[in-house]
Amino acid sequence: MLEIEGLTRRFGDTTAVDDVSFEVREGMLTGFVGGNGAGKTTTMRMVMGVLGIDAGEVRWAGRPVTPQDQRRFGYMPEERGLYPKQRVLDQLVYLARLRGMADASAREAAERHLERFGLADRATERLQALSLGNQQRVQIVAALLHGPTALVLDEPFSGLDPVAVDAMADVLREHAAAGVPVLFSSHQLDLVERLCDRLVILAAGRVVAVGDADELRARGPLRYRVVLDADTGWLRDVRGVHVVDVDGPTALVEVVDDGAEQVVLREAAARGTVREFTPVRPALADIYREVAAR
Ligand SMILES: Nc1ncnc2c1ncn2[C@@H]1O[C@H](COP(=O)(O)OP(=O)(O)OP(=O)(O)O)[C@@H](O)[C@H]1O
Repeated sequence: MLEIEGLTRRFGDTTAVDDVSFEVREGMLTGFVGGNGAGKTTTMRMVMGVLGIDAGEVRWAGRPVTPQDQRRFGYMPEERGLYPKQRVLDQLVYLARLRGMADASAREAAERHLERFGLADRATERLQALSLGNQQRVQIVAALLHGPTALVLDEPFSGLDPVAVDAMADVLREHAAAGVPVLFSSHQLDLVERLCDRLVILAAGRVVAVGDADELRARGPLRYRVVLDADTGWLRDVRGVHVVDVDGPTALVEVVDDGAEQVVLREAAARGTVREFTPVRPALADIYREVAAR
């Protein structure tokens, strides 16, 4: 398990990361979300040891992380950082060898991964000849080649087409299933919601929420969709609920006072047939907006 404990980093007067703590557990995909400048990249850089820490600690397998541990992690930095003029396969083999792989197994792993990401026929081209999306795929391969013990990926899905997004998602799931802790940042909340076992939401350098998608949704407002035979305008006069939307026989109400939904249901039944009365779970994007704005 990767443990981030009280990490803090300042740049001049700005505290970019402020006492951030969370865990990236084995077998789980942990999504790291937060608005621009929230501190995700700075946190990931500290986890990887490429940026100094002002306070706090990164722990791996129950003890302070070492550079040797970090060398075995798979990292996809925000700045990417492959060599534009070097040929794809040569570059991947070179990077894998830096991480301790023998030449033959590095080459075999690189070819296998390139095939997986649909790049087998581009292996001998220079990186700069590839589209940005394909360069991104190569970057992903570079992070995966050496059989990483943990994955720390900064926006791995950005710029990928839907086919590559699926390939990437499969690869992350496979690594998680094999027991590798996976942390990735993303602005694509729908994707995060679909993929992640756990989410860490950062705002202005601080962790504002941690949990699985259901736990986070449960923190959101409790809403009910009400569909009757007749107009639902009367709901505006029911105490303890806030009417979010009314459209003829259909309404969306938010429960403000505990148990007020029972009043709504009773009153609705007293007025005729209740066609629908269902709780509406907020989308992760709504929860995100709420916690990030606090
Ligand atoms: N090298 C640096 N020097 C000065 N300030 C920095 C540096 N790196 C980051 N910052 C500041 O730290 C804060 C957090 O930035 P960071 O890049 O970690 O956020 P982020 O969550 O990754 O944002 P984004 O989603 O836009 O990539 C920002 O205010 C940023 O301007």
